[in-house]
Amino acid sequence: MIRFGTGGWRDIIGENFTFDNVRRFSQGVAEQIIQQGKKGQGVVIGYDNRFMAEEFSKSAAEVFAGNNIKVILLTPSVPTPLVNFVTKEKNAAAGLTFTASHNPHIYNGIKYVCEGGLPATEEVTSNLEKSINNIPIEDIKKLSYKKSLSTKLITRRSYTDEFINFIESQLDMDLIKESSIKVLYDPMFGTGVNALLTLLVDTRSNVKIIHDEVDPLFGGRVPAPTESTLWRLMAMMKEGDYDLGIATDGDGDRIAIIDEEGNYVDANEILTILYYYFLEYKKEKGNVVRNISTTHLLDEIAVSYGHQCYEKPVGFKHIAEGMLETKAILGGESSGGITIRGHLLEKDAILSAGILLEMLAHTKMSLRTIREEIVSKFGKRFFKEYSYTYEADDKEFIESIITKVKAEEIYKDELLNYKTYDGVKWEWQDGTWCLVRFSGTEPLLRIMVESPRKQEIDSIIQNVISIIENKVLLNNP
Ligand SMILES: O=P(O)(O)OC[C@H]1O[C@H](O)[C@H](O)[C@@H](O)[C@@H]1O
Repeated sequence: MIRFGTGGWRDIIGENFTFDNVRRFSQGVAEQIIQQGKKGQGVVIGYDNRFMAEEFSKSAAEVFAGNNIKVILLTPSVPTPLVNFVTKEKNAAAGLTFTASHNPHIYNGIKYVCEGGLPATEEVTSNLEKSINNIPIEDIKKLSYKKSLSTKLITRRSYTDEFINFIESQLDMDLIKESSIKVLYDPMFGTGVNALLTLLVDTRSNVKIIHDEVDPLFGGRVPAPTESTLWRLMAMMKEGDYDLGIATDGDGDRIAIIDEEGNYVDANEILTILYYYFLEYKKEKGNVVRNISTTHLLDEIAVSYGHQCYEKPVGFKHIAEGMLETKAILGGESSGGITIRGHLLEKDAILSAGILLEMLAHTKMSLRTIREEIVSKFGKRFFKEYSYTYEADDKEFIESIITKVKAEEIYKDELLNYKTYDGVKWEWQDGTWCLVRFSGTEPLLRIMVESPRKQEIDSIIQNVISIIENKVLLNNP
């Protein structure tokens, strides 16, 4: 079975992520495009540095060609936002990126975007799921890669230049160039590298880069830019003389940064820094959109400037929807996805890095000073995410327990809000909140806590784990 999760379809290579299923997926998309009368618009396909991603993307291209649908195959490997960009620019009917983003190396996947480079809604993906899973292998049409190239049904091109030009059109490039910012960049063996390096060179930044070779094992790490995976970048930032450390995830759509002293700055803080920069320094006006698992400090900043912060379920498609509805300046998620008004309605680490450079140039402040300025005005929030590994058989049972947990069993303060629209979220009077939800991309239960009281965070997480484990134990004597 092919199932769409929070960010497209992901599966273990050789188990469910197979050539047959990739072809079935492509045939399903091709049939939908034909039914919608959009055959003439063609499709865009890109791939990241994962094991066999290029081969899988070629097998998908053969299926579209077999259905007489033209394919732009982006080559070499590209970050996901570049696929969205070309899909929009070329008015293609759909865009497919072969990537499993931040998942471990044994996974591959397909991120799927619609016409206009827009994220697919749940209605679109559930219809696609139904048709894809009903396609018999013998109904799949394909034309060999060689023949498709010679008949120009498949064309290969890199659109990195056009993509970078688009990003640069949104930045004050002259200001950044004058500042000669010293950057240390870790693409985590992923595909952020070509695009971001081009931008960094264009901005005349002084760049040193690590982990830029192709390694489908991602150096033994998960290609997610977290505090535990970025230890080398942090150590080098501490030792060296750099202004900004940047890390992008496996497919270059999510970002984390390290300050000049080697401190990890997570996506929550990046979002607050950028929103503050837009409002306070660029004097822009506008709302902000975040997901249910992202810092509430954004709400406070929004209100203090007379704007609003909107909360959405996890998944960038919801952020995109929210940005359209509320005309927000900024949208993002604690997992590292960020976009701004006027850019693609998809997360983009390359653009996020560019805005951070512009901010350093514009404010002439160090990252640490900006962080301190925000803390002095709005106070500090501490955030922790714990990924709990559960036995697959216990999933349903755990789901039923979580909804029965009482707020006071986790944290003793007056409960303000209780939400169940994406996992279970408790929000207390003092600004502390806890969200427990199953990941839609990995077999993990995410326990996320934010609080102005750092010392409370571990005990809240521990309380949730103890409740789950005691009940699971009783259920499995
Ligand atoms: O918590 P999860 O369901 O695993 O989702 C974590 C992240 O996964 C993908 O990268 C999605 O594109 C993001 O929108 C989401 O925030």
